[in-house]
Amino acid sequence: MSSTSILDRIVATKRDEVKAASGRLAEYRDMTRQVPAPRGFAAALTHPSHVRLLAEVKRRSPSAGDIRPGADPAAIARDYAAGGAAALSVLTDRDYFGGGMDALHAVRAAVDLPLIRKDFVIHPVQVWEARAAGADAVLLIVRILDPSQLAELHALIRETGMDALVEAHTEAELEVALAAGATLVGVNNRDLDTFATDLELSIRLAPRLPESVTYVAESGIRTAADVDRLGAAGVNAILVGESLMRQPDVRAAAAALVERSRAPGMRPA
Ligand SMILES: O=C(O)c1ccccc1NCC(=O)[C@H](O)[C@H](O)COP(=O)(O)O
Repeated sequence: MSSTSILDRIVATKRDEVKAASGRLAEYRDMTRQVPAPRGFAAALTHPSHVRLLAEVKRRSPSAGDIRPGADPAAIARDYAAGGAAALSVLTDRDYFGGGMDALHAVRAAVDLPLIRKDFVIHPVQVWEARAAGADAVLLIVRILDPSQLAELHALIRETGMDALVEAHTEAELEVALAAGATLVGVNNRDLDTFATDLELSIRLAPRLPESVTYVAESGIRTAADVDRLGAAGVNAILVGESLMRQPDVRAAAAALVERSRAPGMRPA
């Protein structure tokens, strides 16, 4: 990783956030006792013959800049739910993605779908904070964690009853994710150094995934034809943010992807 990469800058910000929040770990852990048990996030993304839509609430990103500034996360979440999304991803990073924990709370209050806290998680306090806010899953990015951090955070997430979506961008990272015992794995088609997206990555890596693992293709997914290609490769779910958030009618755009993802023969038997 080059010393000036966006990921380096994001992780440096997370270290500062974690330093500021670490004193609240016990408080967040106590709060989780008042929160309903996690909904099955991975289960919601797993269907024998359909591809499931994991729809993302994201106002802006480092690669795209402003996507939908001022978007109301609860309203977007209701549109995604009405459009047939199986689960939602909520960016909780403020500085780079325009999200926040307030967005996660608002979405939790607005819809019953399983939710993932989408952030750059490097410390247990972020896991407890997610569960205390009603999250059902947490993202872990292989590239920003050493193996012992990955193992510790993965175990903690499972201990809380949530699911961990373990994200890889290379074949080597995918091997690390599987070696860590991940049963919900995402392959991010976006190169975080160049921001280029290439759906061929998640298609090429699909045969590496055991049948027992729920497989999510992430980033750069826009069209019904993309859903066809990924479904034929055997992915269980697609994570779609920017292309849905840019649509004037978010519900209709989500519904169009969902309709395609339920087409007969979408996933190989
Ligand atoms: O999207 C970015 O610019 C980005 C930059 C640095 C780290 C992560 C980044 N994206 C996170 C994601 O994984 C996407 O938000 C997610 O896969 C949805 O992708 P898309 O449908 O292309 O918005």
